[in-house]
Amino acid sequence: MGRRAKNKQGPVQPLDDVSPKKLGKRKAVEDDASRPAKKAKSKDAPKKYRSVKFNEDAGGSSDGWEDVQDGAKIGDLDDFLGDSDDDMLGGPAQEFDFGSDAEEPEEQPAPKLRSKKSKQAGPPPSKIIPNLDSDNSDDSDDEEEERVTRATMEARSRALDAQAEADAELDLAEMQAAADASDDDEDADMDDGEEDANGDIAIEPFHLPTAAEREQEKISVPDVHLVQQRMRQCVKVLGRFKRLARDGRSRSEYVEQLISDIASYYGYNEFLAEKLFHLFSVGEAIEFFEANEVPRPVTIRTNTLRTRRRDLAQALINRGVNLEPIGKWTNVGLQVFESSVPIGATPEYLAGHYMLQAASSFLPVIALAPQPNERVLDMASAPGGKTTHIAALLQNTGVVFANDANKARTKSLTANVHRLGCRNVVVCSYDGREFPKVMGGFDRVLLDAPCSGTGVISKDASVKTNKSERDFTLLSHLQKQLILCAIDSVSPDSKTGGYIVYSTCSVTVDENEAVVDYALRKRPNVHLVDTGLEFGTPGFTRFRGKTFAPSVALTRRFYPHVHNMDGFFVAKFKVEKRAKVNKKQEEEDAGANTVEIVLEDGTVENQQEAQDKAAFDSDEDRPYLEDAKRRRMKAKGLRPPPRKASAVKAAA
Ligand SMILES: C[S@@+](CC[C@H](N)C(=O)[O-])C[C@H]1O[C@@H](n2cnc3c(N)ncnc32)[C@H](O)[C@@H]1O
Repeated sequence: MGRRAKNKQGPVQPLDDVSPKKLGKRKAVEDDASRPAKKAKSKDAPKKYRSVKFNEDAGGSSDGWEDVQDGAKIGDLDDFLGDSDDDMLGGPAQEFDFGSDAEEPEEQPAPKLRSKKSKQAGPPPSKIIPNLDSDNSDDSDDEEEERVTRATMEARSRALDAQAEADAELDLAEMQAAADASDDDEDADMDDGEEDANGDIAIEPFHLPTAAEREQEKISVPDVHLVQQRMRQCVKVLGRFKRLARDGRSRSEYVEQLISDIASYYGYNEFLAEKLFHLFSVGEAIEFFEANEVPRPVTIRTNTLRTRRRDLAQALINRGVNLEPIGKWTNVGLQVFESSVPIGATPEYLAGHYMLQAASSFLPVIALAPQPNERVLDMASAPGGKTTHIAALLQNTGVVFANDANKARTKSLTANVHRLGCRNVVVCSYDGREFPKVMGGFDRVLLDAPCSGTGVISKDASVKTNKSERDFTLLSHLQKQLILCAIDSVSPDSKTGGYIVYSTCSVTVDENEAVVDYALRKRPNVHLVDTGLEFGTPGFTRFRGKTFAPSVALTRRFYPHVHNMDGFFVAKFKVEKRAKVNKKQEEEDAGANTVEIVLEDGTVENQQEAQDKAAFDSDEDRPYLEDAKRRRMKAKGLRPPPRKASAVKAAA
């Protein structure tokens, strides 16, 4: 467990498109008084959270939502002024109205991120659930001021408490500031001990440990303050390397030291710390690791098969739950700030009026955009957060095949399907790689793939230490196999669909862009399309020496430190008709044993090539397929044959 592991909590952050006008002064007061979440960190700070029990039906990693901050909001439905229909949902417009159009929501406030530098191209990402320092309060609104009630006073007092707490905790924010400053001015003429442009005292003389010193440190009790200070210094040096680097040490030596310190400070194994570190610029990496120490907001999804969001909100408010609609991008989500009742055991919960679900879990279903009467496959569906969302968007028409290889997990899936009143769901339990042999011809397929969970570390800290290089290799192979099967299960003849959505709650490139790129290479009849999601940063098209198809930029990444959601990845593919044999070409090539295939987009490929592409990488994948077969046999009580040499090699 790292030094930071006990420092889990930060202030719950409200939703960014709920403007002060929409919330009334209550909201404005809070925004005014609150501080950036990033500063609200200290190892010694007291927790200000209330334990809330809930059922395990959140998507992906389902635990970790136990703590709900004592927020500052006293919910009242009248505070929900205005609401937007969500076109992206692609389903029926919900009968839902939180108020008049008179008060148009203000422009979404710009996110206040300390580090804007990202390795990815494109416009800076917007924080969907912003920090409390979002400057959307309207202090000059005297009329509103007069409407301060007892409730708002309470809210103000709590917000001030939160601020005091935040003020006392500066911690690694300094480090981020250092990185930001360096981003702004890499070549600033600044020597050690001098003041920089911000008036901050620059780095003190800093000695990077030698290899021998590092070895010595490894066997002695770690000095947390030393590690923290050295991280700060390394960040600073890496920001102004030419100026500040010492003793002829290389940049990679500083990076190596920083990663090693990040690993020990936050409690990661060095392999994972390095893997995650390289996804970001230095400053942003620190933000990411910090965000993983803070729980994400508690959110619920209204089950529109049973109720309307407005009615659900009112019912929960009556029970003492403080909540607000999530941003404009969803018309079914509610963010829970505080609850005096266990949010996973209210009568409304038991009656299936809502699902406890991370906001990020809404995204793949929004991208999938199922249409009424369609036939949909949810290939890895337990415990059913996304299945039940799909069923609701289908308005209980059509059919959803909810599959999960893990039979035990289908119990909770079935329970959720019943609780939420989904009458169009068939639960089944196959290895996803057996599709489409089991059944095919779907209008849409969701593959919410099994993954490493590096996007949900704030919920499951065990990921920090229990993932090895081999895990990522195996997962990436499984994901590649599953995605091809998902693609092959979709009917290119679908009148209304023909789409696959691939998602993971992981941020690693191996599990995301690399899988998508593999699918594009193996299945020339699919192409990536826009996810339809309004936010998220584009997927990598190049990463550490690997190059992916340019269209991979259409995929979307979501980060805890940027969007205040679990780390997540979403890609959407369109499947075209696979091939028509070009008869003319066939005749011309007669005897040459080559048949060319014309794809719908007009490109031509050799049939043998197409078949090769359609198969798994035989050499690469065979050992894993054999391994899976052995496991299946063992599970059935059969004795598998001895391993082949290739499988032994791969296992090694
Ligand atoms: C990320 S979870 C799915 C979460 C689910 N979509 C939801 O929203 O509630 C991944 C699931 O994949 C299942 N799984 C793992 N390997 C599989 C395979 N080969 N075929 C099908 N499902 C698999 C796991 O049992 C797990 O339930």
